[in-house]
Amino acid sequence: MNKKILVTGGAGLNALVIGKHGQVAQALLATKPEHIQVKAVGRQEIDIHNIDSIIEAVKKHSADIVINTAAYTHVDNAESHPEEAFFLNEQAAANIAAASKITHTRFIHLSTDYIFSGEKHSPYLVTDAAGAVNIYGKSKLAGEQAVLAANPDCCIVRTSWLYSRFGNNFVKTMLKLMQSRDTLSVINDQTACPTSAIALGQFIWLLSQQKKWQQVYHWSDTGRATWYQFALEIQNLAIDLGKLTRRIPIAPVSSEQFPTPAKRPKFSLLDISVSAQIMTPRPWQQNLRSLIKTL
Ligand SMILES: NC(=O)C1=CN([C@@H]2O[C@H](COP(=O)(O)OP(=O)(O)OC[C@H]3O[C@@H](n4cnc5c(N)ncnc54)[C@H](OP(=O)(O)O)[C@@H]3O)[C@@H](O)[C@H]2O)C=CC1
Ligand SMILES: Cc1cn([C@H]2C[C@H](O)[C@@H](COP(=O)(O)OP(=O)(O)O[C@H]3O[C@@H](C)C(=O)[C@@H](O)[C@H]3O)O2)c(=O)[nH]c1=O
Repeated sequence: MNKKILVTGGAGLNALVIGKHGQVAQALLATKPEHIQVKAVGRQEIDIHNIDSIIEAVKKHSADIVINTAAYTHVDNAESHPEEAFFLNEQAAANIAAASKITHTRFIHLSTDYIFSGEKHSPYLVTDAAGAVNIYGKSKLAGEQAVLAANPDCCIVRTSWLYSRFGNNFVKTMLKLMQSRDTLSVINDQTACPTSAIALGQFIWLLSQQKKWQQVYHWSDTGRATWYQFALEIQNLAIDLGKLTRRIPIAPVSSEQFPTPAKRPKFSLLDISVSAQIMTPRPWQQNLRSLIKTL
């Protein structure tokens, strides 16, 4: 039996995080427990299109666990750059899974609520059928399938609508627009749960110390929102916390009234009941307040 699969308690655990400069990688670095050693690598240090390069990095850092956060995440641009999206989200992910299998290293791969079609009206279970409606979602779904085929012992964590002080995200976009515009229109017919990347980071570290994994987990904050409701709360909290000096009108609009290159699922709330046994999730409004306080 592979002794690394028995790693528990985190003592002496070496983690290799791929995708160093991204939002989730930065959140993982910010939430790293003291007893876990982490090496984060980006394009300069690793070529994820080359299995040997990944194996070399795993060996160099004596990694017990690899966490892949590298991805093509620009949802609208993916529509016009499908090859790049699939190259990164499917092929590179499969390479990392294959390298983890060869080196007997545990592997956590990040995925998204956008693998779902959005036709359901209740939270998506990990066992629900997928059916992405845009190229990003299709490439991430292909990535999940390729990763599981290459290493069935790995673990996929799907999450949704991430926000944090790191990278680009909806909260940062809205705060900028709220400072520079006199009005905003925001889509009110797409629903999911905004999720703190910091809370996700904490969840992933706890998951990394679990003896046994399911193949797929869902993680988000608790509650639900449309992008419009999310934007309203961002503005309310930012005014309340002294980060914005004026309130601008925000109009709720339909997806048809705010056309984007990529179609997005109308409903992609994730059922997080299994993950909630590993870590207690918090309401998204609470986590959002904590973030906005620090900006
Ligand atoms: N952001 C969100 O709202 C959500 C994200 N997810 C998933 O979470 C994961 C992490 O997302 P997030 O951190 O937000 O994404 P980001 O776009 O912030 O980060 C992705 C990272 O991937 C890196 N990367 C791209 N190509 C390569 C490459 N060839 N080699 C090494 N690194 C590369 C990028 O590097 P560089 O900075 O150099 O371009 C970037 O740092 C992804 O799997 C995403 O699908 C899931 C749900 C929601
Ligand atoms: C800027 C803006 C956006 N929108 C809408 C467009 C879109 O439907 C929605 C969110 O737009 P964004 O481009 O910020 O977010 P988007 O790229 O769709 O976010 C997604 O990213 C990927 C990586 C994921 O995996 C998903 O979980 C999700 O977080 O808000 C408005 O309605 N008004 C606006 O002024």
